[in-house]
Amino acid sequence: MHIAVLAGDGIGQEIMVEALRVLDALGLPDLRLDHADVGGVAYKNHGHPLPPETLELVMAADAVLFGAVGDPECDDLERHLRPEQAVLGLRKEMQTFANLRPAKAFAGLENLSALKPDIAGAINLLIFRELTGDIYFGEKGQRTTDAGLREGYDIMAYDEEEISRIAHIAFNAAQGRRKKLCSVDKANVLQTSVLWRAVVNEVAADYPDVELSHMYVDNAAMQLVRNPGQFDVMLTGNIFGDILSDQASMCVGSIGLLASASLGTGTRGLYEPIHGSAPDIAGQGIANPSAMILSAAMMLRHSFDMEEKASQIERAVADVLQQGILGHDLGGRASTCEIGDAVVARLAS
Ligand SMILES: NC(=O)C1=CN([C@@H]2O[C@H](COP(=O)(O)OP(=O)(O)OC[C@H]3O[C@@H](n4cnc5c(N)ncnc54)[C@H](O)[C@@H]3O)[C@@H](O)[C@H]2O)C=CC1
Ligand SMILES: CC(C)CC(=O)C(=O)O
Ligand SMILES: [Mg+2]
Repeated sequence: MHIAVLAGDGIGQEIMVEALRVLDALGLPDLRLDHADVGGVAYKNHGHPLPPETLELVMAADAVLFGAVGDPECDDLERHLRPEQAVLGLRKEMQTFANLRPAKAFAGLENLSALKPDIAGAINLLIFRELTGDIYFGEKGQRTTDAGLREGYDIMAYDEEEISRIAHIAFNAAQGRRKKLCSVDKANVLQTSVLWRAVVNEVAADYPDVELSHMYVDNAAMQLVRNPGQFDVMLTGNIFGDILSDQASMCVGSIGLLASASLGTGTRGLYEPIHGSAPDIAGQGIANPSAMILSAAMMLRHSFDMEEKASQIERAVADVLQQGILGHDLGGRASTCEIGDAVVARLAS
């Protein structure tokens, strides 16, 4: 098991320590961890947010554990040198076009949600976010209009292959769940979405047992708060999935709880929490490491076929929450390290 460990910036460093302690506690055989710089720290040490040596390590590894990138000190750099370009570059280089972001209520902890407990308790959804296309990767820039005004532009585009390959993966997943798939778009306004909807309908023909619905993204944002229990699999593009998954995290309880797996065609994957580097709390030892720890669990499941070990970690995290060991994001006082300690202790018991 060769894992590239890219902790990155801000709380990425702090939460990665805890995820690695959890992996260590499992006593995995043949575990090889190789660390490398990424993001702002890589820019400062090597002059680039995704240095060639980091990329080389990633491409040689079986899986990548990724913390977060983003550093306010780098916000004014040219776009290609910004820390965020590292995670976009990694996703593109690894061709991890399918980003799985599960959001599930923790039993007995419905009161942690920003929603009313009975609404929050029904959450059990899986967002499939397309990850290597859309407006994040289209042509972009700034120019001057004929009227002499500064203008920024970002092209949103999807081709049919990009849509169908993630749709197949999402329909497949729906077959193993409650057999409901809601595709989220903005087909009342965007041509990209008109094609998205048409291709999803075509792919649906191969999965007659899955109930397909379509929803505009603005309605989906509202429905996630009104009645998140209606969703099983949500399939959407890069920018909509980015936004809706942050929202889903607060429906569960905190952005510090939601993990993700980014997959391509093989078993190699990129595993990261859905949140960023949280510069507002970095260095204070109060970040919730659960999302990072749960991302490591997703890595064991998807890249190494270790379902039992993955479930063990997930149960340990749920138990620790149920014990009332809560981080500051959930109104508690447990530090990053104390949460890691508790998960490790739970695994040992
Ligand atoms: N995949 C990545 O590496 C991502 C990077 N970013 C970058 O991260 C930086 C900060 O971005 P923001 O918009 O502030 O988003 P963010 O997700 O880093 O933080 C948003 C809010 O949630 C809190 N938060 C996030 N994770 C937490 C955790 N584990 N425990 C407790 N509280 C947590 C933060 O303290 C902050 O108040 C920016 O540079 C941004 O570009 C943002 C999202 C994803
Ligand atoms: C750099 C951003 C696109 C990362 C992000 O917000 C995400 O993947 O959730
Ligand atoms: Mg995001």
